Order: sequence, then structure tokens, then C-alpha cells
Amino acid sequence: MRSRPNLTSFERFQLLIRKQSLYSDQDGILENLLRSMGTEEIVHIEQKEGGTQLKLIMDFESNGQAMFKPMRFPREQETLPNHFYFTDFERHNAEIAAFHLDRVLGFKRAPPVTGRLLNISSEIYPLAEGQLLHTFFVSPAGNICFHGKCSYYCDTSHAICGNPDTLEGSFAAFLPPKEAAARKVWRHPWRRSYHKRRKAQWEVDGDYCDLIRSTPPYDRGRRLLDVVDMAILDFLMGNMDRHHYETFKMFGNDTFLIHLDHGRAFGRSKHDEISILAPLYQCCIVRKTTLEKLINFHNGPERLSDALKKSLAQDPLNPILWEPHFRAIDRRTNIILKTVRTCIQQRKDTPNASGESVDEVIIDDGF
Ligand SMILES: Nc1ncnc2c1ncn2[C@@H]1O[C@H](COP(=O)(O)OP(=O)(O)OP(=O)(O)O)[C@@H](O)[C@H]1O
Ligand SMILES: [Mn+2]
Repeated sequence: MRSRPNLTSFERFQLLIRKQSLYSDQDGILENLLRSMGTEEIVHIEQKEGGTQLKLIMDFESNGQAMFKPMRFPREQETLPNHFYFTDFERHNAEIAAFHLDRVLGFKRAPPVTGRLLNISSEIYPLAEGQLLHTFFVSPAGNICFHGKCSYYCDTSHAICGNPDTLEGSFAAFLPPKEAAARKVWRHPWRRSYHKRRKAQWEVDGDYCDLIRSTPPYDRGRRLLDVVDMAILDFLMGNMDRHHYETFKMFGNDTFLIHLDHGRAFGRSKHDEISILAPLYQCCIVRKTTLEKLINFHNGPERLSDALKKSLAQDPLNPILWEPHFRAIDRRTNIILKTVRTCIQQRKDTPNASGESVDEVIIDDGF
């Protein structure tokens, strides 16, 4: 294809989305997009409607758009001990790190995200309108703050404050508008209960996967393997907040799951939440290429944490992750590999084992 210099990096990204992945490595398109989001002048700001915490839709001079999530806490602050996954604050650095982790694992299913340092006084306040504009104030410490309007954490005691007016945030490239590429929203089969006392069916039913694997679209094609890929990604970063997922309608059912919304990942570096792997250990299947990636990182010399760190070093806000999270990622890689080994052993131990136990667990579906 001939290069078309009149397209912006945002348009290029959107036009090149394929059935198999959100982007490819070719021609520096990704690098240009990340650079545009990190440097272009912002010309319009609007609050994103819906959702629980404050998000802003940022328009750039070139007409591109990004979803902005602000920094609330320093990198070392983790999920509060008495918070559930659904009351946890969102972390802008988790959005950045999740994009890089998804890319390093070769999935390319998360929209590109860059970090950026903003000046609230010159880049946000002059563009704020309506309800957002009315939430700006100067804190007792003399910092510029705002809180916007949303259904959680949008009040004076949860304000987003600059230092005194600089603010870090994450910018995620916008997917094409609904008119160009409509998306289907799916309820995640291993969705948590989002209730402080209730459990979901998959948490109490040992045969839950039998139900799912016989239910369309999980009964054929790549879908269940993609759910397991997503569980592996989520387990590595401790993301328990996967209630829904989306796909592009135009690609039908035989397409990747878009990895969206990672603001609650990387919240507990000392804790490995095994239940995130439920799709893996309940179904006992994993995509061959995904497993090979993990084995290669496990064998070295480059560990997954090294690859991630190298990738994150390109972000303007580097360092993105607190150091204990890197150790957690390598520790969790081992846990995933152990889980797969246990699956194979279980298959071998079943009375009517076919002798092909490995092929029943490790699926080569060509992706
Ligand atoms: N990069 C993007 N481009 C277009 N739409 C997006 C993008 N990222 C997210 N969205 C849409 O906005 C919705 C909210 O985004 P996100 O889930 O990140 O925020 P949230 O505050 O965690 O929302 P919720 O509370 O609903 O989970 C998503 O479900 C998705 O439909
Ligand atoms: Mn969310």
C-alpha cells in the first residue's frame, strides 16, 4: 500500500484495525500515534458520560481523540485493604502499563495508551465547559483541583489535584466511532458478582466451564481461547474488574476481544489473585502461541518483567510501575505455567484418558 501522508496517525490507526488485532508493528504507525497523543495541542475537552469515575474525552488539533484518565495517587499507593475490586480507585499508570503488557505478550488487543504531563491552568481549565468547569477550585495547599461529575469519587474530597498545576494522566487512542465500526458488548462469563456478600456461579460451580463451552459463541472458534488469553493478561496485572468485553461487529464472532479498561490493574503487588485464572483452570485450555510466549519469558534470558520494563521506558512518564509489580509479573508467569502443568496431569489421570492429554490442553488454533 502506498503511504498517504494526508492521513493523521489517528486515522491510520483506525483504518488499519484488522480482524486479528487492533494494530500491527508496521511503519511506525503506533509510535506516531503515541507521539501525537503525547504532544499535540488539546483543542476540546468533554467529560465522558457514564462509567463510574471521571474520564475526559480529549480532542487534538489534528482531530484525533483520546480517553484521558487522571493520576490520583503516587505509584506506590496500592488498593486500600478494605476496598473491593469494584470500589478501587482507577490508576492512570495501570492503563499505560496494561497497554504495554498486552503488546509485549503479542496480543495487540488493547488501544494504544501514552502517559502525558498536563498543565491544568493552561491545558484543561481554559477548555472546560459546563458541569466540569464548575468543579475547579484551589486546595488549601494552593494546588489547582477539579472533580467533574460522575457516579463515584467525583466530589471535593476525591478531587484531582495538580502540583501546583501540573497533572499526569493516561491518554488512550479512541476506537473508531460507532458509525464506522460498531462494537458488540458481551457479558463476561467469569464476571464477578460486584456485590460485597454474593458470589458468582463460577465461584461455586466446579463444572462451570462445561456449561460455557457448550454455549455459543464459546462452543467454537477462538472465543474461549481469547477469554483464557484475557484471563492470563488480567492475572499478570491483578485486574479483577473484567465485567464486560467488546468485539467489533463487522468481524463477526471469529475476532479478537478488545482489551479495554485496565484502570484497576496493578493494585496489589504482593498478592496473586488466583481466581482471575478461573477460565484457565476450569476449562484447562490455553492457546499454544500464548503458552510458548510465557515459556520463552520463563526460560530467559529476557524475562517478561524485563521486556515490559524496556517497553515502558519509551513512555514520557517513565517509570510507570512501582518496582514490586515487576517481580509480581515474573512470579505470576510461573504460577500460570504451573497451572497448565496441573491441567495436563489431571487429563492424564482421568480414567478414559486418550493419551493426547497435552493436545487437549494446549490448543494450536493458528493464531
Ligand atoms: N479507547 C477507547 N475508545 C473508544 N471507546 C472507549 C475507549 N476506551 C473505553 N471506551 C468506552 O468507554 C467505556 C468506559 O471506559 P472504561 O471502562 O475505561 O471506564 P470506566 O470508568 O472503568 O467505566 P466503567 O465504570 O463503565 O467500567 C468503555 O466500556 C468503552 O465502551
Ligand atoms: Mn471500569
